Amino acid sequence: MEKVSSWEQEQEWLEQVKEKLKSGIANLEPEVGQLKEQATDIRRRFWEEVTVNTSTEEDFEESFFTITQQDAVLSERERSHARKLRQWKNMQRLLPSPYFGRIDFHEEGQKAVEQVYIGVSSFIEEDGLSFVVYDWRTPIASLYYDYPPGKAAFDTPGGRISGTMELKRQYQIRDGQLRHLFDSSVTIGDELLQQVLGKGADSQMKSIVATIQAEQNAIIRNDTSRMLIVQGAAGSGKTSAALQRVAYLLYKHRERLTADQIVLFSPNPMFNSYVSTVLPELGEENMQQTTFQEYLETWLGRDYRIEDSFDQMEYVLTAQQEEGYEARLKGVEYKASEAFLRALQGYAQWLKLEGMLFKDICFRDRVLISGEQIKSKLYSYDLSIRLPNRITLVQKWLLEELTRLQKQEQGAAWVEEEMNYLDNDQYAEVHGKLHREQGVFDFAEKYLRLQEMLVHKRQLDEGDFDYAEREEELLSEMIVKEQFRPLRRGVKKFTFIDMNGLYRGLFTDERAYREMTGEAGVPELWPEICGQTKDKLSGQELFYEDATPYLYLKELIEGVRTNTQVRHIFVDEGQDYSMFQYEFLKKLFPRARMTVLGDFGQAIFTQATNLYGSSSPLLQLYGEEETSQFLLVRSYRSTFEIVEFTKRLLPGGEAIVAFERRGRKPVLAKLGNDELKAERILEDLAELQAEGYSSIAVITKTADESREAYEILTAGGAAGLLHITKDTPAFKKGVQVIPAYLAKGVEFDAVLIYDASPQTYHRERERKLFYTACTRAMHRLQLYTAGEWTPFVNGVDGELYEQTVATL
Ligand SMILES: Nc1ncnc2c1ncn2[C@@H]1O[C@H](COP(=O)(O)OP(=O)(O)OP(=O)(O)O)[C@@H](O)[C@H]1O
Repeated sequence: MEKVSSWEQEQEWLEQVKEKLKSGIANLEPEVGQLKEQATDIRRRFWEEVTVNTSTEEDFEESFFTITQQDAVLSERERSHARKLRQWKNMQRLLPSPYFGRIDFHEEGQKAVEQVYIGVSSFIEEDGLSFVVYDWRTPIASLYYDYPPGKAAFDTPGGRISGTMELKRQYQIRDGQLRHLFDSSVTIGDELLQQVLGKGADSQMKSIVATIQAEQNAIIRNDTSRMLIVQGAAGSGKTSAALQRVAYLLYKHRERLTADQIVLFSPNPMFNSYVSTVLPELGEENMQQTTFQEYLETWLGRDYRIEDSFDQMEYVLTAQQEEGYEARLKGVEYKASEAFLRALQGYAQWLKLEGMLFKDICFRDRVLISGEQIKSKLYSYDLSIRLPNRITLVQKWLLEELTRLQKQEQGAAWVEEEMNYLDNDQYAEVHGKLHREQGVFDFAEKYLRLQEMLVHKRQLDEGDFDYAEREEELLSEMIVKEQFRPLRRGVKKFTFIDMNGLYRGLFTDERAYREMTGEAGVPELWPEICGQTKDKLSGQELFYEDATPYLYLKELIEGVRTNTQVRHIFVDEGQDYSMFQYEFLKKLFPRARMTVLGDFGQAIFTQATNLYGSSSPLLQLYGEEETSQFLLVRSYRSTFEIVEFTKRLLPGGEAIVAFERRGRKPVLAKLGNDELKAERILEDLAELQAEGYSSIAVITKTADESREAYEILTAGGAAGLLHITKDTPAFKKGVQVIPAYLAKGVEFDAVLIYDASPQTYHRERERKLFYTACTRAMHRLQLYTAGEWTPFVNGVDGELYEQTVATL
């Protein structure tokens, strides 16, 4: 009886809140429109109304004062408009679903129990004092995420507030209608989470505000660490937590933090589009998103063709039979290691005293300034000055030298020669300049005279003499300047440093390497690693594993580029970054805090970094004192049955906890041959679609296998398959055929592992790739083979899956 009355009361309250929202919207509507008009109007009339009078000092002051005043009025209007518009938008967003939670909190020492309704943004009564709805990011709202009913406390800027939570309730309100209501006893009631997780996958990620779990809330609200590391099982909500954290930070620091001061590094461009709707859905602007590859391309892309991580991955997966394979792998590993990082730092120290390499600065096949001269200059400065600072001194000196040489060059024979080949436009340009310089000359007349003179139709008269000489001087200055311009530009960009030579200089014999870097040793197969690296460099190409160290060395020499605007960086799939890359990000964004989220269980790249635990090299980046580590072991994406299966694929996977959402066990289908396998996959695709699953992925190991699967399945009659490659810009709903490494970070209703045979997955380094592929499934997982099963599957208890065998 009580429950029903409470349902009715809730319905009534919802109606009241909606009414308040509607009237709030209606009240603001004219103002929002009007303010906008006013602001544009003032902007338009700004200069009309202000006359700048500079005749006397007082006039000038007066003008200045008026402008400042006008500007202040305008800024205030604009601020007010932005504030009101935001309020108006928030109310609009709340209207279809004003809140999702409620807690009744009895604060210690207070008489009344406060009813706190929580939604995606705050809504305050017209009196401006009482909250109808609290934003989920307010301090009091953290009670909802952190505690079951009973004793509870939350932190405010003024200190900790304790009390008793007497009720915790969740709502599902859609289109303004109350659909469900749950009273929960343990953290956030699993019922709502069950419902949310049971839904279909989308081509865009969803916000999780209504069901954030306590362990995720700790990550979202942590605001003390310089470095925050999250190791979380597949599907444990790392990416979700990261995005909610961005929204939280933007709210908490709204006075001084803007979305463009936050950068998210994502695994690939497709992922960017996948997560791009979460923040706007929460009423916040999107942070900046980029990939590390984009960064490398920006700085090295002009000089080198840089392999990307996906091509490197393809090589690792497919080139076992090629000569030099083992050496390349050893190289990849070594070049991502802390040892190599130290080696480069040691090398830079060595270069401080000797060994720098510079290129000759050449001009018209002549050496203007030789590399040796540059080198002597560098080492002529006080050796205790930092190398980048000395390089800057050299750069300054070179620019001066170029100015001197440029002057010298003006009298050279080639310049006169060039003058004959100038075209009319160039003459006009010089002439214009001369005209401006001399002011008094009539341009058209002088231009005519100059032309006549140069085609020798007209003898110089006395009056022409100075002018012609000056003209010639100017022309030759222009010609030389023009031709020197690339040299100056090059010097400004440090192209006089032989970076290619310096980097390849590392890849010599072991003795020299040890001497230059101070390292104790080299990795196995060093001579081969050296050969491969140098071959690539000769062709102006860089292996993916070389790109970051190369850039790192470049910065050790040239000095570091920094971005001091950015305050927070987020690295998703953080296990795939090398220590080099972390060092880099730290240097590049000296004023930023870092949040790294990843899963070592999905470390599919050879240069992976273990993020968690006392042995994590990441602890050193900002020091242990400034670092917090979090572990997420509960997996939310997949059904209980899928998690129980996939966690057995990983050593140490027992620690992963499945969320109690039930579904069908993974299905393992063993077919007699490839044709039968393809037929079976086609049948299953049709069946899954008929069951209502709209986002399905056929996951392969490599790009080649993807193409093959796509062709076979399309030839077999599957219509509208989407063939995903590393160049696909965005995810779409439908049936995708996709290599595992591109499916990272995203999820599908159903996953079909195209070939789970030992031919495809057997090496230990393929285990995590296989695990990553299987953990993309939310509701259904099906594996296929036309022969035996990969040893990874053989290790799983038969109870945990269904098996079908068809040999005919
Ligand atoms: N608290 C939550 N409430 C509702 N859904 C959640 C919650 N946490 C996670 N999820 C859902 O679980 C799925 C996996 O989340 P997410 O992609 O953030 O995990 P992840 O740890 O980044 O996964 P992976 O490392 O496997 O890519 C998503 O569908 C997400 O919406």
